[in-house]
Amino acid sequence: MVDRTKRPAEIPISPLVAAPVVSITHDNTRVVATLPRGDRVEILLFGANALSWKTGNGKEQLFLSDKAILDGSKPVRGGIPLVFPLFGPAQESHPATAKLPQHGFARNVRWEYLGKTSSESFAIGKEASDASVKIDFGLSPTEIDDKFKSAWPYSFGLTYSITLSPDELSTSLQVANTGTEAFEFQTLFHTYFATSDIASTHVTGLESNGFINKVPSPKQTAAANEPIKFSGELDRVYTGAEKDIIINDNGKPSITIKRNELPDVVVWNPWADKSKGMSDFGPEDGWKKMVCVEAGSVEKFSRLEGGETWEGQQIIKAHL
Ligand SMILES: O=P(O)(O)OC[C@H]1O[C@@H](O)[C@H](O)[C@@H](O)[C@@H]1O
Repeated sequence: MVDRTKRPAEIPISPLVAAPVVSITHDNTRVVATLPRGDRVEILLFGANALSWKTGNGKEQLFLSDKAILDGSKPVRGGIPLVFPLFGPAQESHPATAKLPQHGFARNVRWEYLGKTSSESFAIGKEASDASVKIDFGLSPTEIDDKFKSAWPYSFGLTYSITLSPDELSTSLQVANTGTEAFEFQTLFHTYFATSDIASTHVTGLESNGFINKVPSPKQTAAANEPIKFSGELDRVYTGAEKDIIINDNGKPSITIKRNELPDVVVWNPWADKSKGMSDFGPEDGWKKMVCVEAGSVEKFSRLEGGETWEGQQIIKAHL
């Protein structure tokens, strides 16, 4: 008799293992993407503000104030706020943006989640750990309040793409002038990086660049020819920066920032007194645990003719 309880030896039994996949969850307020190896990014629709980016080892790479307001009543203190179409306070010398709030309106409005446009690549021979995902958000005049519309009455379309890859996050903003009238804009990724101690943090890559030193009042300053170290409030706009920027934490590179079409870099730490004056900044000594290194195009206004598009991108690599 044939024993039907036994399988022929030549047919291997493969265990049923679910293939790891990229997971995307979203609700009315947030989108969360997770890679098979654990990298994770969480984005609030208000401001399309990334709140958290964890690398595969579980380490949080962004700083988010524990008093940040996340209900849409004010911009988020931390993560990656988006600055558009104005950097800093409005200036009478630039009438087209003179009625906008500090850093523009993009961080003050709810963006539309457009979905994931590319996903994990389980190509034959590729490990699941190579998977990456790109998620897109959109903003057009229909999404912004009347007060912003009348302050900046142009036809535009913004597409903000966040790509999460192993130990890497890319953010890219595409600005389209969908009308016929030209407009001018500034933009910046106002990234708050987590660092273990600001006193032993230094930033390299900007040594040979001149900068506008905003503290105590804006002053054009010559290149310092040395890495940036922190021993008090620091608020500088470096212009025409060509090299990659490296944040060093305790003497070791922790983050590298590469940029496309973003010639300026703002470096900011509010230190004790200024952060104490910010009602949404916490914990009280949180300024020791953060450094803002903000890739943007802010020294001048960029002009976009009707029908034209512009795109700027930063690629942030975490060193583990
Ligand atoms: O408090 P806000 O509007 O988010 O701005 C924070 C900081 O943003 C930085 O980019 C500016 O250089 C600083 O001057 C400013 O204080």
